[in-house]
Amino acid sequence: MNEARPILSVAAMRDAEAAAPCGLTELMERAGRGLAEATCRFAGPMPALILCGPGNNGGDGYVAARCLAERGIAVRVAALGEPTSDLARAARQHWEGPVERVENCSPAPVLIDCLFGTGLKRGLDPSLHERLLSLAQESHLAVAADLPSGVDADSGALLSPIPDYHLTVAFGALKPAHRLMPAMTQMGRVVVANIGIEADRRWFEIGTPALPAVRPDAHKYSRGLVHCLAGEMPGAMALSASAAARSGAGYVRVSTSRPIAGLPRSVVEVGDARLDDPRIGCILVGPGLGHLPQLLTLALTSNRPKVIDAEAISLVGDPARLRGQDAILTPHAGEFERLFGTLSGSKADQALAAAEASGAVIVFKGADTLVAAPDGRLGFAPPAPAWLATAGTGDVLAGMIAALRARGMAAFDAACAGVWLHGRAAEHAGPDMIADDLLEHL
Ligand SMILES: NC(=O)C1=CN([C@@H]2O[C@H](COP(=O)(O)OP(=O)(O)OC[C@H]3O[C@@H](n4cnc5c(N)ncnc54)[C@H](O)[C@@H]3O)[C@@H](O)[C@H]2O)[C@@H](O)CC1
Ligand SMILES: Nc1ncnc2c1ncn2[C@@H]1O[C@H](COP(=O)(O)OP(=O)(O)O)[C@@H](O)[C@H]1O
Ligand SMILES: [K+]
Repeated sequence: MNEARPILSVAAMRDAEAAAPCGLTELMERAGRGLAEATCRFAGPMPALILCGPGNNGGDGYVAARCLAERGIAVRVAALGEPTSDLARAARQHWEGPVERVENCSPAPVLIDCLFGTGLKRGLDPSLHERLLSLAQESHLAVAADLPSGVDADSGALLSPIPDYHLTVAFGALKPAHRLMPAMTQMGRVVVANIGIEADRRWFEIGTPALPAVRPDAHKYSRGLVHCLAGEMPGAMALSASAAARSGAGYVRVSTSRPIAGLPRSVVEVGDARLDDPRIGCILVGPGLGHLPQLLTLALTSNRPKVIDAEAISLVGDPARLRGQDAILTPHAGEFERLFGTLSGSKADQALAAAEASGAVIVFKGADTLVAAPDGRLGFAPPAPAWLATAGTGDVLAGMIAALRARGMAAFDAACAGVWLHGRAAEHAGPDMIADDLLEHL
């Protein structure tokens, strides 16, 4: 299993930097060196122009300039003015080359943006962001130091327009914006330069999951029984149940009032729904539910773990109804808002608030899927292909998570693993996939 990469908010990053035993000057030295190293590996020996802002992001730029020059690379520096922080002033003093003005410097094949990082307070002035866009357009490769200048590090919002970068070098740890829309799509390849800080790991990028092994003495019930409650449009549940079966559940059962086309023969259809069966590892309700709120009510009478998806989410009504339910919810933005209302803050803040209000694990889907636990853990999905935006892929995800939960994974871990596997399955399935095709790649 790959170690999950920590993700730090601006405040958490400041704390981690302040606690670093090596001190802030050495952190900046490591950040600048890491930026130079990553740029060299990516761009080779092409001439570079470094844009330095007034704060410590600019300081990193002066350090990187020195490191690139030591490597024999033709590097120029252009600044907005004199540095305003002590750390950046010191870094500036160690740069022995000339410093041009950002307003009138000429472009270079490699543009390195060290204007602003986590300290950005508002959008760049129009003349400055236009200058940044045009210098990037005239370069072959654009590299962002820590973050593209214009991005709010905590929310991923664009406070002013940014160019498309080819490489973003995050210092010490990823920040939320590296994995949140809309900023994440304009950063190119994102690498983390290790600067030796100790990072809190409650927020992290979801990594390769460790799935429970099939025990030699396994039987179908011990491998996990998923019980699905089919609704008015059973095709959706056919996708979910198939996904559950292909995600390692030992037994998948669907209660339905009429036969369902397209189910694997190994999935069992039953008429009645006995949800007090202690062998049930996870109940799944929601896909294709239609207007059958009684099925949600039925699911909520059971003490078994459950995945609540699609229409069933909107039918919950009051998040507090989910307390003590051992539930995983998988809303997209519309379903999220119908249940939780309009919450303030970033998508990360909203996901955590929803988990706290409901006591459930929340899989807040989208191009930037998040998995939030009531205890404050937050998993950010690595980027998944946009061709997942097609009908039925959410049904597949719900079935996958239900199977992993039934296999004995804890709710939060099952949700993170399902999200990760779903994204990789889509990569394998390719751009012309439909939701049904994902099943062949689970
Ligand atoms: N604090 C540390 O120990 C370290 C910080 N590092 C770097 O420092 C960065 C954060 O540095 P800072 O906190 O100094 O912040 P920044 O360098 O991101 O920018 C802050 C400065 O820009 C000004 N500013 C903000 N938004 C502006 C706007 N739209 N237009 C004009 N001026 C604006 C602020 O008033 C402040 O002077 C990180 O992203 C990272 O690159 C790294 O060197 C690692 C160590
Ligand atoms: N642009 C995108 N990039 C990556 N993943 C996406 C994108 N759009 C949607 N997805 C993913 O596709 C799935 C869609 O689920 P959902 O909205 O419930 O659709 P449906 O109800 O049709 O199954 C979710 O897992 C979501 O995270
Ligand atoms: K930057």
